[in-house]
Amino acid sequence: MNALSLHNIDKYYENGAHAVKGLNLDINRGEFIVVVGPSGCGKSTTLRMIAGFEKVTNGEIKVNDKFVNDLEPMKRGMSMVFQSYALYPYMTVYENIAFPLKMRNMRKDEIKRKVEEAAEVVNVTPYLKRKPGQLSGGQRQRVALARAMVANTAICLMDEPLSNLDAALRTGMRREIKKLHQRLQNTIVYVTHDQVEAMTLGTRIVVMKDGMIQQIDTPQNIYEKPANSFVASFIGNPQMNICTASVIKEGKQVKLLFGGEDLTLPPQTADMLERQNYVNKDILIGFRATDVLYEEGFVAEVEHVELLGNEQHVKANWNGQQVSLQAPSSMPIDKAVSFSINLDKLHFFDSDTEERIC
Ligand SMILES: Nc1ncnc2c1ncn2[C@@H]1O[C@H](COP(=O)(O)OP(=O)(O)OP(=O)(O)O)[C@@H](O)[C@H]1O
Repeated sequence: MNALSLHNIDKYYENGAHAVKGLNLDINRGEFIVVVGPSGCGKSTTLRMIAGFEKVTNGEIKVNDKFVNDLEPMKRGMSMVFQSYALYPYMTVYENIAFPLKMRNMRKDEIKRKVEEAAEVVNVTPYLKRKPGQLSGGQRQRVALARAMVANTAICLMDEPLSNLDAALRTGMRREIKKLHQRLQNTIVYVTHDQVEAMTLGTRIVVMKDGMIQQIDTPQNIYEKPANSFVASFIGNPQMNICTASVIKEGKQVKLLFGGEDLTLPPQTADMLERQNYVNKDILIGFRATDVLYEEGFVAEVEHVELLGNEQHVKANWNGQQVSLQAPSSMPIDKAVSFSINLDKLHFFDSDTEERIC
């Protein structure tokens, strides 16, 4: 039985915007699902439909196999953390966190214990007597997290809950959310545009673009086997380099014509490309900035270097295509950089459909 399932979901807003298109997603109990994608791809709309704040135009939402499309938000047994906090302004921080427990008529001493414990985890203990208006954005966001935490619902929905925190706090809170999930084993659906959050938090990641799911998979598979060139370039920092190349055959050997050179491919890859009729065709190849070797090979003109402590990110122009390379900061980088690509780490995509070949 799925904790939550979405089948053939479509959402049209009144202005005609088709925000979510034919979305299918089955979530098991205890999963931490991160929905990630660029601005406007339909992440928040999806979450709001699950919560019941937004009506579904077509399709079915089920919780534990029960149809909930027509159930009001309060009756869906979910808690939600919004980017905009949604705290009650006239209540103190303590009362805000305690609210879901009060609604369940929990004993006062039990409420106190749970509120104090949650406040400690998210670091808002000194502010329990204040009103939300007397807190910074980051503090309010942490209160909202504490409230969702104590509610301890079977399903918790989070919409960019860390967006107002500074980098250090965000890392700390990420760790807390993960620990909390491991302890409570509840089902979380978490929306973000931040691929680092997606990679570090999700047991599975859902990548969306233009209202459609591009891939649902574990963080590792999304990174290592992106389903198409969009996922490949969206996940990972620096972005994966995507370039055009041609597949050719010389004698019995299938090769890649690329950057003015022909490269011999690993036998399995060569077989796969030939079997799928890519010989004499253009394809897209992808390689990560980390999958290059700095040795005699291609030569690219350096455009920009960003030093990040122990590594440096290099943007370079290579035959008119911009490529990102990552190198140890100890490596001297001047006007040009010579590199070769680790051919075992190449990704291949169809140049028309942009779908993964291998
Ligand atoms: N109330 C609304 N009325 C009309 N169109 C809307 C409404 N809310 C969102 N949209 C449109 O629906 C699409 C999806 O929006 P949504 O907020 O779900 O995206 P998102 O991925 O969450 O973006 P962001 O990361 O910027 O929050 C966008 O094109 C947006 O302009």
